[in-house]
Amino acid sequence: MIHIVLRWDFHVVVFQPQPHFQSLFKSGQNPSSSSSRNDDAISRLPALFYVPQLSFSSGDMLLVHAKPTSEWWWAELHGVIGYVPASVIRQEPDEEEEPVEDPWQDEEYFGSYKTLKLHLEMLSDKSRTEAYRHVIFNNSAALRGKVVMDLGCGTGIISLFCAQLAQPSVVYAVEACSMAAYTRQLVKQNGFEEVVTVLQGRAEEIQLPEKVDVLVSEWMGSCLLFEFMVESVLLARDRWLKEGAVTWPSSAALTLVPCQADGYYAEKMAFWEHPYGLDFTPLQPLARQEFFTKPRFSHLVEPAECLAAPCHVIRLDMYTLQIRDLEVLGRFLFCVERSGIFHEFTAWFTVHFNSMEAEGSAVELDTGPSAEPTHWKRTLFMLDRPVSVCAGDSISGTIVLRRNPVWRRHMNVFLHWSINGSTEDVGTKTFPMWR
Ligand SMILES: NC(=[NH2+])NCCC[C@H]1O[C@@H](n2cnc3c(N)ncnc32)[C@H](O)[C@@H]1O
Repeated sequence: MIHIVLRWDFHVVVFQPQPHFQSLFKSGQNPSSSSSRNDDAISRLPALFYVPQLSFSSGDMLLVHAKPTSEWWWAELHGVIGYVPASVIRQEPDEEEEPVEDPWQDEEYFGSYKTLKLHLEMLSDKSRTEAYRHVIFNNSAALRGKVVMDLGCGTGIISLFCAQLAQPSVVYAVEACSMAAYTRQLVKQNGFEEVVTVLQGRAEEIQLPEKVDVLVSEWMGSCLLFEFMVESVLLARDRWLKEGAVTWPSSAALTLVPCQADGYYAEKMAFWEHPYGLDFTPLQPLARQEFFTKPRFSHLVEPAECLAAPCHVIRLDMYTLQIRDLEVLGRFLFCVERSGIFHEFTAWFTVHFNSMEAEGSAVELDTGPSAEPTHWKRTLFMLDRPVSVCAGDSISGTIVLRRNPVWRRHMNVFLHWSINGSTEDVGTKTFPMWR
């Protein structure tokens, strides 16, 4: 959609990702631009992790990508993307208006959950599902009489656990897609209509009759953040969670480890060296591009393939995490414990569920190689060229998960590493997930 900027000249000075969002709005020519209006508008600005410097003048043409709130729209001017106050722009009638694709791709995203395929995969994942049942069971006494919200309930398994194992006063099972109609049937089929209320709609938009004591959700995507369903959880937390209430998971950590991946490397790269006694190595650059550019989600690294002790590179506290923090930076320093070939980095996540009782025990869901495999498996980031490393070498560097500024469920993973701190033996690679 094309819009013309009217009235005010806005010069939005925005800092790089900061612990809190700062902006300076210079009042424009319009005398009515009162600072209190600006402050009020700022206070309702969607929590941002990064808003590029964006200045525009009356008459500019903005391309609006999305309208996340009535006051702030996500727009583009001369290739720079950022939030603009909706109050200063006007839609220009445009006969050949192109429908702008929804950056959340909600239709495709929620459409994928309308069928049973993904729900069967998730329910068949015993580690995942038993972990949530364990949490509800461990806290059954504390849940008595409580108000629970199950965000993205899917088939309602977590809500049904709450009704089956505890006595909450009510569970609001929120599900955006049409699966909600079947979830209502499952609640009735299992005799929990008095406790579980299924609400169909996006968590960002539904209205609950009351605030909640517990916000529970299974929001984790590949490499922890992919799909960015976590943003919905943060918005619901800020809107519906009572003071001092509980969010499950309570915290999350992304773990990384350098690994050897002989099998995968042989299958995708070494294969071209002499298939049937012929030299196909000219195809190796194509193979690198085709097989090693994007992360591999379905990887099951074995502990014996880890070249060093895994380390948590990113930690998220679900009580304090802000949407603007979802561009996450992690550093790592690995000490190589066994000589071998450094083919790739493997990533996985762990989430923790704190107990509602002071002395209660926490529950952990670990998707790493030392735990039972889960449907998330692990994420493999293949180097373009393997590196021989020896015990005692160091592999240091950074990982940045940068959210795609346009396709909001996607991100890029930047990895930069150096062997023994050298400035020559370094590597850097960006992995799109997925756009
Ligand atoms: N762990 C994940 N990666 N996905 C598992 C949960 C996905 C379920 O949550 C639903 N869902 C996702 N986001 C939302 C939302 N904002 N509001 C309501 N339901 C949602 C979605 O339709 C699906 O049924």
